[in-house]
Amino acid sequence: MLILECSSYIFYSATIPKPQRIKRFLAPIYSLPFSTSLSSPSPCSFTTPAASSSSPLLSSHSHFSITMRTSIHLQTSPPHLLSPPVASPSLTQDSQKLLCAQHAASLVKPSTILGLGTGSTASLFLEQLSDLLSAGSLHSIVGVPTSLKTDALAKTLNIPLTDLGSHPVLDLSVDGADEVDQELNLVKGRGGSLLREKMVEGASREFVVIVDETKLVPRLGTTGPIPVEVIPFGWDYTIMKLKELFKGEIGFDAKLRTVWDAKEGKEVPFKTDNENYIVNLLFEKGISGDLRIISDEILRITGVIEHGIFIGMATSVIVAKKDGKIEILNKK
Ligand SMILES: O=C[C@H](O)[C@H](O)[C@H](O)COP(=O)(O)O
Repeated sequence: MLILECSSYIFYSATIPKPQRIKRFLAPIYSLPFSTSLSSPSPCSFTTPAASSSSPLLSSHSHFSITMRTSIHLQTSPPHLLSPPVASPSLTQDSQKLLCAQHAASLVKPSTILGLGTGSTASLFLEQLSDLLSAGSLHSIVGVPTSLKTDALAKTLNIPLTDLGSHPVLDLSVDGADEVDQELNLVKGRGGSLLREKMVEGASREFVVIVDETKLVPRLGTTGPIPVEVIPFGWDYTIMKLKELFKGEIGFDAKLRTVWDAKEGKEVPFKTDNENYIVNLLFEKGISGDLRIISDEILRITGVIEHGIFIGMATSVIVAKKDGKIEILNKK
């Protein structure tokens, strides 16, 4: 039997991970053509058909099983190794998201009042949390969802929920972000959930952001729009006011976010959970100037409800890197 030491970050989770999740995480790293009936409880095992195996790690009749939290046991017959383990994995973006989500879940203590973020990374965090709860490694937590989607997902995953009115001070919030700058300011809301996120995360003593390394930027607004939630009434007037505010900013534009409505056969305004619209602020080279001043100026426009710049709110950012390492950035 060969024991392939895996860095412990792969299985931070205090539980034995669910087969589907192991498969999703490992496949991109080792190119394993997992074929399987993946219904097994722990210990779970996967077999790869010898002929179709493209992994340098596996020989004929290779049998791959996961029996522990922090190590992978690779059993071969005959017991020898064909080639050394892959030295530095190049993780896909999805695997990086899972990695930081696992790390964040490992930080949650029993009896935490927890803000539950929205988006693909936050959803992975919720899954991890649910695993810990169902394994009994974590208990007595209660979550405040930051969107209708997260509310629905948390219910599916049996995560107990509460609301801001009942818990106006939260211990911790965990959420993804679209961009993170060097001061840990964020852009959020490209998925449309910025208002509830800002309320819940602003009410948290600690706000931990989980991102893959593509989210780190030198300046906010460089990889995409900065969303602004506006009331539908007079939305085109509000856009005019936003354009006035950024007049002279080279390459600036402000556009209503729309989605395709198959029923209507046309683009219609995207609606937030609060039945509002989103205006995307587009900057050619990112937003420049004092973010606090800019934030106040945007919020002073009457039709604006909130924007997706989160200034000084994150207490730490967990960054998952392509090479499988985790970096923690703390607020100064
Ligand atoms: O509206 C969406 C939220 O602000 C998300 O947290 C953000 O868009 C990051 O999402 P993801 O983890 O899917 O990149």
